[in-house]
Amino acid sequence: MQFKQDYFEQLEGFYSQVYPLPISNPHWLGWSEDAAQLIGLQQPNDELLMQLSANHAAPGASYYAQVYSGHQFGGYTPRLGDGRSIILGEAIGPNGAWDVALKGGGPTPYSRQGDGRAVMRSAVREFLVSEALAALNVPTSRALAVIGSDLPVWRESQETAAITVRLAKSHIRFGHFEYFFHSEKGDAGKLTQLVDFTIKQHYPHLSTDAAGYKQWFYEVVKSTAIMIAHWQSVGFAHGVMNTDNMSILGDTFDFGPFSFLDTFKEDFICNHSDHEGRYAFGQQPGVGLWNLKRLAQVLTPIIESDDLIAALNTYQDELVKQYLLLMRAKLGLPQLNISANKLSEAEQAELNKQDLHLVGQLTVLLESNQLDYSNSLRDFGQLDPNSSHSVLRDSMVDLAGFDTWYQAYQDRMGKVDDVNMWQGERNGVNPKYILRNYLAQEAIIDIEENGDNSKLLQLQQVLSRPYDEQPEMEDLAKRPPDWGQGLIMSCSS
Ligand SMILES: Nc1ncnc2c1ncn2[C@@H]1O[C@H](COP(=O)(O)OP(=O)(O)OP(=O)(O)O)[C@@H](O)[C@H]1O
Ligand SMILES: [Mg+2]
Repeated sequence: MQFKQDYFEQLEGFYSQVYPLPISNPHWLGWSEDAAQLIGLQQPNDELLMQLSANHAAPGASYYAQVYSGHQFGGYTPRLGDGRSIILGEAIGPNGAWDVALKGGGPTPYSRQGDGRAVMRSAVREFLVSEALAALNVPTSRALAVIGSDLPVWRESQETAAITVRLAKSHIRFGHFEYFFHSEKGDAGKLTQLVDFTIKQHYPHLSTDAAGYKQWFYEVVKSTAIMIAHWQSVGFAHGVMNTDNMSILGDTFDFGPFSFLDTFKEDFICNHSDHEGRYAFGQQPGVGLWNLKRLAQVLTPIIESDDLIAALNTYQDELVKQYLLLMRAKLGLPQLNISANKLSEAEQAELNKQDLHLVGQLTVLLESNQLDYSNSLRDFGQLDPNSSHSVLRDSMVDLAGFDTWYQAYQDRMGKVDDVNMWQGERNGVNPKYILRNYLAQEAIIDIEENGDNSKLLQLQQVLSRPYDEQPEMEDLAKRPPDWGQGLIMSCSS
């Protein structure tokens, strides 16, 4: 790994330098070749294992933990910071640099009561889902590797520690800006320094002046909206959308009790401790905006309130636009191509409304018929939209409801010329394989009980090609068995 140290060198006072503590008997549990390529690595090797398990120093690394705060479940915590994630620096890759962090690398000045560690089950889940989301084209932080150990850690019972090696284009969160707004008591110097750094590193097309700041916030709103549209389209519930878990770049970040939907349920709550359903699946778009508002509030020293509000007002349209783009592709509905169709703005708005309704009615049907979200969408790859008989109908209980929906769908579709091609396109956007909680759980149990990571490796392989038919892996595309239905993960990690 070849590092540069921009954050470390340019943002003194925005972190604490801290060395990770080794984990004993380190071993690779998982390694992502795709992620490795991002930073110019190929195969894992023993020396790298020693470095990433903190047993050897990594040449060129400057180990540090960043300081930030954040709104957690609606309440403001004035100081959080990396309590268990230690950053080595920005590793230079063929297409840009990626922060390399050891999540679970040991205590830091921000650990509060925590031990600075991550348990194997949570490290494995983060590893698997980072790479699975990337394969689904969802903007996300990545995971280079997950490293197991025999270091005991205590949660509800004794478990073993592991480290996820996280790659992120940036670790800057909404919470960073909140921290430097509140802690500096009206002095905008550090806040401005952080915004300038963010813009220079990640928005090089923007200037670091009033016009640039304003444009930057529009882009933050947009990338957040796009990220959440992706979540809704693939049925991903994040579970802990606190502002300290919102990346400033709109990448999915911090994987705890997350879950993909099995059976579609708008109100699905994946987080054990989220008693009120604040972060329920269907709440995510609204929470994204709420979080952006917290960010806007602390940017008032450098961006006019009217501009911040105007940018926030674009959020819903951006989200709907992206969601419709993704869902039209999934259902095979024609995209609106303004120049080709010569649609007026009013006609476009009307079509958007109708299509959103069509998608909404489908999810209502999936929910009332208790159908699996991903598998139902995958069925579109076998649908002949020209035929009055639909394969989707076979799994419905409410046939009348479905027939009404299908009629509206066919009316909107018109005639499809090349059904084979149309079906192929559907299979290219509706995954056959997703990281279902029960699958991750089976892989974890095999490691826990037998020290065997082969299920993890198999799952990782399958999920790296989520749209491909992989006939020998058919079982991994099935709905969960009874024990794995609606599995809710413990919050301890
Ligand atoms: N075991 C732990 N030891 C020390 N600090 C912890 C531990 N677990 C969580 N924290 C800290 O508590 C806060 C909230 O935790 P949260 O679960 O959102 O983040 P995380 O999963 O630890 O890390 P990240 O957000 O970097 O992915 C963060 O400041 C985090 O560093
Ligand atoms: Mg976090």
